[in-house]
Amino acid sequence: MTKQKVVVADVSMAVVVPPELFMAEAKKPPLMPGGYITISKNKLLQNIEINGGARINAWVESMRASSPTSHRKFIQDQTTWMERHPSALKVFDEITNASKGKQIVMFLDYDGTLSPIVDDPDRAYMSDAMRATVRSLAGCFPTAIVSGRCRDKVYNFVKLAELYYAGSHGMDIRGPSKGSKYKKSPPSVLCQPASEYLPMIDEVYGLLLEKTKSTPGAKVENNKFCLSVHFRCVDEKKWSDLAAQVRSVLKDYPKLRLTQGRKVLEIRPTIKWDKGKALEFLLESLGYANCTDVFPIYIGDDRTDEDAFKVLRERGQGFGILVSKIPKDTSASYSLQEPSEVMEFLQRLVDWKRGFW
Ligand SMILES: O=P(O)(O)OC[C@H]1O[C@H](O[C@H]2O[C@H](CO)[C@@H](O)[C@H](O)[C@H]2O)[C@H](O)[C@@H](O)[C@@H]1O
Repeated sequence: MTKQKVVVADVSMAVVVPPELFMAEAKKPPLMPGGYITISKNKLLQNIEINGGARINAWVESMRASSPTSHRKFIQDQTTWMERHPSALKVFDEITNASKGKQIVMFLDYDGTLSPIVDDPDRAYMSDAMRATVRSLAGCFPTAIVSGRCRDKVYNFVKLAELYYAGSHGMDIRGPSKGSKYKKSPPSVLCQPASEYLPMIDEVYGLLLEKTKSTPGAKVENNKFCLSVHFRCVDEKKWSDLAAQVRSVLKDYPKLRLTQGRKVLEIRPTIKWDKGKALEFLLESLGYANCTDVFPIYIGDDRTDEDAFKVLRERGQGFGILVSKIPKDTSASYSLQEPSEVMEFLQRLVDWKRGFW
């Protein structure tokens, strides 16, 4: 069988992928000199997601076939990418100038954005310094946390009552529980578009716990309206077993879909709701639905954040900032490398608003 060479642009790896993995793509990527296709890991994974039954095994196979790409090629990719997605710290004045006369509204992802990625999802703490910065930020601008985690869990990490929280990838939204300048009324659940799925999610959670217990390191997390199956601590040789276990459960639940985040398989309702819809809902709740003088800023590190970046591009309002050290396919305009840079950026916004910058 003919194999095509594919450079996975965001993980500094070259992988040989069976051409059938790309069958679902309307437009195949152009062939580069040397017979390579440069494709981002995101696109590769999206494609695998779209393709039929063997998709997860195919993905595992493609990862196994990986080998390091040249350092020089990686540096070139990195430089080009940084030109297209400059550091939000370097273009800070440009950003604040664009927001003049408009109401900034802040949207922050949690894992990988406010807290560093760690092996144990239950120990993904944010630092006290980050918490203090987010608290100051919320004193300056309406601020929301938008996370794949269940709302209660992310609240327990952030512990700031003056924020909006959108948990379960935006499927569970609640306003501030403490009077903020932007919301004085008592806390209320604003939106739970997937509530009818709760019994199904609980059922699948039980089945996944049972099915995956034979895979050492696998962890199933109940995020209320969605589920996460973590494979960060699973031996790579066992990834295909785990993928098969998850698929064997999901085949009986066509109303649930599978997506992928950072070393995590995410299971969620097929409803048309995502972090982008949550962003729009929150803007509406804050009274900015049809305003031209609003400037939303969304900061996130994961594929699910792309839905929100896209909404901002489509609205032509504000912008997205991707947190990443490596080039990725993204609709975000700017980049930051890691949570410590996110904190610096947020603190600068606070200082600017207070007139110190
Ligand atoms: O939308 P987010 O707030 O970014 O949530 C996405 C997932 O984040 C968590 O998993 C990720 O972070 C863990 C802790 O650093 C890490 O161990 C894991 O590998 C990452 O995928 C969370 O545990 C998941 O439930 C969320 O779906």
